[in-house]
Amino acid sequence: MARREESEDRRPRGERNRPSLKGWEQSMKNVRQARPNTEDLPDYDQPWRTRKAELWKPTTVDNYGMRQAAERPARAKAPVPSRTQVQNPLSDEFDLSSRAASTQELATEFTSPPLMEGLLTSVVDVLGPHARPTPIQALSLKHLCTKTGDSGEYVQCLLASETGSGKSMAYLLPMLQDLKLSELQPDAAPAPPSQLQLAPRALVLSPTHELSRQLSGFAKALLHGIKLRVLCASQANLPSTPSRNVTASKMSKELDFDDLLTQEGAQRKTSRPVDVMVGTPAKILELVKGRGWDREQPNIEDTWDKDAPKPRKFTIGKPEMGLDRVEWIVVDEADVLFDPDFQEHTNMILSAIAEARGQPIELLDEAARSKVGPENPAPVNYPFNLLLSTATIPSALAWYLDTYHPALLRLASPHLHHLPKTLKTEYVSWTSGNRNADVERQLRAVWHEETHRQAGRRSKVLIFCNRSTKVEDLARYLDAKGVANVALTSTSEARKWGSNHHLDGFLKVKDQNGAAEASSGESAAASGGQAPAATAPADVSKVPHVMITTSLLSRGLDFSPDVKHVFIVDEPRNMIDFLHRAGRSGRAGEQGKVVVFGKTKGRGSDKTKEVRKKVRALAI
Ligand SMILES: Nc1ncnc2c1ncn2[C@@H]1O[C@H](COP(=O)(O)OP(=O)(O)OP(=O)(O)O)[C@@H](O)[C@H]1O
Repeated sequence: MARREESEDRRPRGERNRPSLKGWEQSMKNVRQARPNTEDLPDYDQPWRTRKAELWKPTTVDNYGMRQAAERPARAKAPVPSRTQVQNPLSDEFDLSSRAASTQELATEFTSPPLMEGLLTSVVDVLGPHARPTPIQALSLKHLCTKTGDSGEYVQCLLASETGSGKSMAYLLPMLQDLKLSELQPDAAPAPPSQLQLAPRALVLSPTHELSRQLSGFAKALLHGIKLRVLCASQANLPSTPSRNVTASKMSKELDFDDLLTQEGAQRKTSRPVDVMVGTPAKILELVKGRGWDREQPNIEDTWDKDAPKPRKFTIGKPEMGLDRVEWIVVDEADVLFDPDFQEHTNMILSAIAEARGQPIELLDEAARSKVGPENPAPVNYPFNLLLSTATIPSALAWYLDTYHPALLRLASPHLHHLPKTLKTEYVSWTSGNRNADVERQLRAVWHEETHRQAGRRSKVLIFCNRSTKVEDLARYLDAKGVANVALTSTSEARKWGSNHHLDGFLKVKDQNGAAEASSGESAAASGGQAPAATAPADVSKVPHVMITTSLLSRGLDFSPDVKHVFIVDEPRNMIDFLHRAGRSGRAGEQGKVVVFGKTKGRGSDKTKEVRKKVRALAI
């Protein structure tokens, strides 16, 4: 056999030890034939696995190197660039195999149909008469809003697009429309009476209560025309002490308006139950399983000191929300809610709904779980509509979806995994002195420039640090220098109340010039209740123009159009984090700037250079 091979190799004897190029040539020919035209790329709404198989891999160095060698065998020793030289610096964090759905033949206006009249009116009220659908909204209108309410098939879909591109509306519109349509079906059977007072038909899960509040407010604004009801399951609507377990009644009092008098003085009795519940997975589980369900009871027998006071057992609250009527579930910030920290709670809710709807999901045991993967998927088919929304698809989420939801419809915008086009990046080098002073100098430079450009208006600045201690340190420094600010960490007192007043004070209050004014909440406190003169630019020593936080507020929150600048003071832990932090500005087509601080010279500057390289790749 060896002799036969030898005789077939017709190259000169000295060349025979080199690998034959025949194989390469043939494989490259195959690859070229297999490569589809870019116009022919399949729609993104096909199942991912099929799409992946159909797509030709992007030209990597390896492929390029092969072709060069194959075409010019005489230059076999020509240097082949190493993989690290041109490999996309983001490929180890993001799943870059995802491709945008075809944006051809997509709606360029919000119209009815596909939207129902009432919903269209609300969209115009919220966004203005000239608003056009963003690519992800146009995809959602095409693929999801055509569902008729009685089709009987469940939608399972991932909506992926860059930060500030309107994903909230992209998932809310099809969901709200379908809820209303199924209610309007003439032969729709009345929903079986639920045992519990709260029995929503849709759940929206989000990672923080700040985002839950903002989303429920946004959903409410869309519901005026179609009269559905939304409720936020945040701390502010729940009992604050274990002994005062009045969640459902308190909620109904506050939000069902049962006992409120109308302006005419007549008692208004609204029997409309809650249709959409928005909350964090932990809060939703608390409503479903009862307050304290996950707390471990103290083991009284284990107390070794017989005279010591016995630890008190606590009572687990009663379940207050039923899941049997849930038809839709939205997982916002899906990459967070399916990451190891949240995954258990998220999946617990999904399987609890399936069980409540009488179609329990078979859970895999440890051994079976270790065997599954994208090559050996274990599809989970939930008996409800499932929408996932995300601005980033990390490799871990891609693996999870390929394994458990291989047939998921995937809609992605062309600009996914990039910074918004309207967001500019600027780099600021630390001086060798106090870094807090560098930040203050940069803040004043921003406002100085705006004083000339914006006739006295000063925009708000959001500063991201990596640690809570750093947040507090910078806040103290800026306070001392006369820059009023709001510092927010996961343990901040302001968060415990479950409202969003700590954000409202920073963002929503404006003076007659349009500049922020302190008149309520934290702003008022910071200004000592004194409103600045209407014509003068808002005084940054009195009105907080700066919010300092960690990644806590980097997810999903919409600060537009108030926040024009984002400062990234500490090196981002990864590019996913960077994308979300930077994406709090430059939203919905507004101009914005992200200022990245770093060391540009000497020891430690390598890290900054690496960050720059990656940020450049994001900005393409
Ligand atoms: N079609 C549109 N035209 C103009 N503005 C829009 C449009 N759709 C949404 N917006 C506005 O864009 C802003 C950002 O929307 P949204 O918060 O839904 O973005 P997102 O994609 O969910 O961002 P993130 O990834 O950060 O969560 C909001 O203020 C919203 O009102």
